[in-house]
Amino acid sequence: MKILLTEQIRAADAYTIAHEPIASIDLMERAATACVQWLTTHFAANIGFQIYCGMGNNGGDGLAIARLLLQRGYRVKCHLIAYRDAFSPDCETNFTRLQSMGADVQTIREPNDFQTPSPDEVAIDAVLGTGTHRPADGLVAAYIAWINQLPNIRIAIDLPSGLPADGPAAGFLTVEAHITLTFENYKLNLLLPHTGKYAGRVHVLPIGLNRSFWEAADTPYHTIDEALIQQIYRPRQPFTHKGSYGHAVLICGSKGKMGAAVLATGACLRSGAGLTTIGVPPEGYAILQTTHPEALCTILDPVCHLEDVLGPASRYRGLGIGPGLGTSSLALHHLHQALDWYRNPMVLDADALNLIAQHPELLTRIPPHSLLTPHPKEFERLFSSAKSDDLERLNLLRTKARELQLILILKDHHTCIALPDGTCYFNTTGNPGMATGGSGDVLTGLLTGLLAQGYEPWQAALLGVYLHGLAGDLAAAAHSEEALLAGDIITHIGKAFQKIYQSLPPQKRYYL
Ligand SMILES: NC(=O)C1=CN([C@@H]2O[C@H](COP(=O)(O)OP(=O)(O)OC[C@H]3O[C@@H](n4cnc5c(N)ncnc54)[C@H](OP(=O)(O)O)[C@@H]3O)[C@@H](O)[C@H]2O)[C@H](O)CC1
Ligand SMILES: [K+]
Repeated sequence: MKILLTEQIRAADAYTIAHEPIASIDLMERAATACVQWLTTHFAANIGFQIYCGMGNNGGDGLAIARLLLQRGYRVKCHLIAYRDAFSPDCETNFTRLQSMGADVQTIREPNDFQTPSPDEVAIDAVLGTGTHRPADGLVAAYIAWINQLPNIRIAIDLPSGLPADGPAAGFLTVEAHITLTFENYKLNLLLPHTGKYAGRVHVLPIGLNRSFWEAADTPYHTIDEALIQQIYRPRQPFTHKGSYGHAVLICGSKGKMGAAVLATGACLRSGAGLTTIGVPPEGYAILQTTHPEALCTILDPVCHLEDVLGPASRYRGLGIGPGLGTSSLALHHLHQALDWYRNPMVLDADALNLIAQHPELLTRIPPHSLLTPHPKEFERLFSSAKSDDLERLNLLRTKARELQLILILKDHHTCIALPDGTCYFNTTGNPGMATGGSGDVLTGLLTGLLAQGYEPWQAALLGVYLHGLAGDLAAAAHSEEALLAGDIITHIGKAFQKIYQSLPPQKRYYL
């Protein structure tokens, strides 16, 4: 789904109001109803809410939420942060509606007016949303500093107040939310690490903005959602055999790092590849044969040529190189060989990327549309000009993907996939439990296995990253985020496939 930028969101809003048609106050009511639906599903009726509202439309949402919660019997106290004189029209309407119910709304005009709530109450932050375009100051800044030091759970409406939806945010004082309920789709700054961290766990609430406007909007940014995955994923067909699903080859592992090879192989096998061959150093042979009897195993010694030990490259439809490979001269030799021998899109990860960072001339030898999976540190090593500023890094990612005609997969909380055509896809599955050793090796195996099955490289990238996160989510549900191991992700790949399959429309569900 497209990620719209601030001006486009405003235009989508206006277009929906004009073409649905729906009055803007009713669109606000829809947004507030979606929030209240979520809140009442997650909080029992004995929970009290403290709702902090601004004077624009974000505040209007807050006032409408207060009214709807009161109607459902919740205890609600509403506060108006009077940071300016005038209400927006819809905010004013909701202010009047709330007052006409006899609700008590406290007007806060200065920092001394803040009243400390009981710690067990839920604080709702509806002061600023997508209208934010400058750093908070005065009363708004005082509110943000005050609410951030409360022990209460903080739930932001649309955006944590103070955070612009997109664009630079360095130095912007921002509410540190535990949960953000955002409308229609993620805003760009919710997906980037330095700004997204203020949002806590994000839940996207659809409010029915006009689809045709959304589809026509021009933006390079997208989220990977279920609908997109349903278009990419291909269920297996009858009368097929292992040859139909391709032969994957992995070049991974070194002494002391064979675990990475084991994990990549396990994920490749679970991806659905017809055959998986793993090339390992002599000391890894027994390990791989024991852990993965389903895989073929070949020893790569210092003098071997890949053509001699693995046969013609045309035998394989996907190659993955890097996990646990090390950065020795032997590893470099294997990387050189792989780049000479295999001329189709491949997956390069971990030590393969570190070797390329040390030998940048190799970058131009990577087959076009190959998948590179750096984490931020590896990305920085690869492109030394990489800055820690999120937007600069995102621009560099897109520029390099276009310039080198590669698929760059920047691994993070929301992994970002930059395609050679300049588009950019953020993943929405996955959880902090996956920030653990071996998780990246699993992704490499999955991506290689999907390439082997004939998915186009961009499809393998989107489906692989989404599946990886989904399997991680299922694993976290089974084991907790803390106890999640990379191996648990592999164990749950099957369930993740099933979940995608079950989400397909009935006419695409060929087997039961
Ligand atoms: N389509 C949707 O997604 C819908 C969104 N809704 C909600 O509406 C807000 C956006 O409302 P808007 O009125 O445009 O903006 P805000 O409420 O975020 O801000 C109001 C004004 O505050 C001023 N501003 C901006 N930055 C600051 C700041 N740092 N400190 C103080 N004040 C600030 C600015 O006014 P200026 O006069 O200064 O330009 C803002 O305009 C969206 O987030 C949703 O919550 C609707 O409910 C309908 C559907
Ligand atoms: K807010």
